[in-house]
Formats: sequence, structure tokens, C-alpha cells
Amino acid sequence: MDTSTKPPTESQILIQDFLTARPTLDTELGDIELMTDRYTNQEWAVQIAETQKKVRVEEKEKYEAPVVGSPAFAETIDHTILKLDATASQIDALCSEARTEGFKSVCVRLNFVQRCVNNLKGSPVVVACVVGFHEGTQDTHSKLREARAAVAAGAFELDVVLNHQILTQHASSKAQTEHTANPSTSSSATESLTALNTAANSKPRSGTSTPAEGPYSLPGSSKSNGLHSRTSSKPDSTPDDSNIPNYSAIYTELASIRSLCPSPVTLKLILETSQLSPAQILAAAHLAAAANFDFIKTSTGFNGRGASLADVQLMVAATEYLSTKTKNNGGSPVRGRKMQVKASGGVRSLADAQKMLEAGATRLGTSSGLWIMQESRKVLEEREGKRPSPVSRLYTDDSTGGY
Ligand SMILES: O=C[C@H](O)COP(=O)(O)O
Repeated sequence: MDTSTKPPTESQILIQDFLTARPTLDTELGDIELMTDRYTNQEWAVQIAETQKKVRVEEKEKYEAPVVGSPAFAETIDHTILKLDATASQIDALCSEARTEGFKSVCVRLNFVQRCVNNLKGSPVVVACVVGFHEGTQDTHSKLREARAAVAAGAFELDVVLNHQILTQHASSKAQTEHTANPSTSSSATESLTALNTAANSKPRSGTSTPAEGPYSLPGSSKSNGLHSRTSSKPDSTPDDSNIPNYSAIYTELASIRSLCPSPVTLKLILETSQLSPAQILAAAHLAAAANFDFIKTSTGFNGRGASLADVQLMVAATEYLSTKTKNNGGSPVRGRKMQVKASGGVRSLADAQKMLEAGATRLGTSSGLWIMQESRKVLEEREGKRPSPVSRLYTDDSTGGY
């Protein structure tokens, strides 16, 4: 694409300003400070119970997805390679494909951020970097250092993995105490686990597994799971400090990352929904909103099933509730800005992509972006009665087992 003759777009100017203003590695990076909490753990629990009670997934019309084949459709895609053994030439190909197709970003690990920034100079494609990938159990300081290094290297978006284990543990649990007390041990254990899980990664397909079940049902409906069955009939029980998760620890981590990486850096929180119940997904969404994250994202693609339709619907409903309900109108005191939802993990086809967009996701994280675009072109050409163009090389190839 020839960008030399066209005036820069607003987003190109924003990216250029960001790249000029970002800190220089090793020279301007000051101390990292943790944010203090806004509420006690009990107070968080009360607010979160309210969100769990109020969020409703309605049997509603589909959301309007960008037209297949339009630039807006391509811009929903974060073109992703996160496998540990990715090579520099694969990353270069990823960048050139993203430019050609008009994707929103390339999503890579920290070691490739600088390379992608160089590759994508002058293009509207931004670089997204994962943080705490893929377990999310690294200690907060290590995530902060990673986030800072990514932004300093030119990442415009950060996809941060939630420490989802905290949500499934009680504040007083032994494992949680050990993790907090000894983050370095936990970190190295995480690294070896990352390697193991990466090797064992089985590339789940979206929507092929049973959605997580929760205490949610539509009013007057007897459904107990599935796409439209996530309205809470009863909030979680009255919080008691000893049996609630350490919400404060999660908020503190997220707020510290936000404080270190202010807007225009886009922050996405990867929930790893396959590991969470609907109530826990809502708790995570609540804390992400409170910490001013821009997106909640379903999955890493490396742990359990990928994005499910039910999870996306619940997350979209959560972002709508959290954007409108404030302390003043009887809702949780979070904020008014609406988060967006990114569906990721196992989004392999045009049908998968459309399903997620029609459920209200506005971004897709996928290593199958080229395939999805090729399918889009075929659909368009068939619709217009033209002969489909010949199959071009696809970077994403399931048979190689690569991400
Ligand atoms: O965040 C993105 C995911 O890792 C991509 O997963 P995927 O390779 O299943 O498309």
C-alpha cells in the first residue's frame, strides 16, 4: 500500500505522536509504583454482587457487524502470532499481511514488539503486545515491568492476562498467600508451565465446547445454560472476608498497569473465560471497568477452549451494564465509559468471526486472519457473480500446529 502520497489519517497521527512521546528504554524509565486500592475487599464484594445480580443477557437482535469485505471488517482483526517458537521471518510476514489486509494490529510477544514497530512504520496498523502471557499468575511487578517495556518499545495496545486464579480462590487461601509472599518462585514456575502448555496447546475451535454454566437464567425461562441463559436470579451470598476472592489484589494490579500506561495506550484484559464461571467473568469485568481498561477479552488461545458465544454475550451485557450504571442511579460505582469486547482463541473462519461480531464483540484476536479474509473475498465474489480469485498462500495453517 502506498502511504507516501496520502495525508496521514487521524489514527496515524495519534500513533506517530505516541511513538514520539513514549519513554526511551533504559534512560527515562523511572520507578514502578503500585496503586493503592479504592475500596476494601468487602466493598468490592458488595459492588460485584450487585453487578452479578443486575447484568442480564437478553434474547435480543444481533449487533450490527461491519460489512464483510469492508475496511471496517478488516479493522476488527488483531493478526496474531503468540507461539513461543515464532521466527523473525514469520513476524515480518505477519506485519506485511496486516498492512496489506488493513488489520487493526499485529499481536505479538514482547521480544518482537520493536521489530513490528519498525516493520509497520507509517502504516495505521498498531502493535499489540501480550503481558503476563499466558497464565497471568506472574506477580504484579513483573507484569508492570513487561507492560512498561512493551510501551517503551512502541506497543500501542497491551493484552494483559488476568490473574484468574485469584478469582477462583478465597482471599484466605493458602495458595494465594504463597503467591503473594513469594512472587519470584511463582514466576519461574510460570515460565516452565508456559513452555509446557505451549507445547501441549491443542488449538481449540470457538463455540465447540459447552459454555460454562452459572446461576443465571432468563426471567421466566427454564434454560440453565447456553446462549441466552445468563441472568442472575440470585446474587452471590453476603460477602464475608474469609470466603471472597482477593478482589483488591486484582484491582490493584489492573489500576497500577493503567496508571503506568495511560491512554492512548489501549488496555485489554484477557479473562481466560474457560477457567471462570459466569459470576467470576462478571467480577473480572467489573474490576476491569473500575481500573479503566478499554477491552475485556475472552481467551489466550493457550488454555482450555477458546471464545464461546455465551461468554461473549455475557461480556457484552456486562460492558453495557457497567457503562450505564453508576452510584447515582443505583448501580455499581464503576464508571461511564464503555469497554469493548474482544473475542479470541479458536476464531478460525468467517462464520466464527461473524458470529462473534454479531454477538457484540468489536475486536477479534486470531491467528487465522488471512483465512478469514480469503473466505470474505470468496463470499463477496460469489455474491457479485464473479469467479473466486485463486487461493493465495495462507500464513495460518492448522496442519503445522503453529500459532
Ligand atoms: O489472542 C489471540 C489468540 O492467542 C489467538 O488464538 P488462535 O490462534 O486460536 O486464533
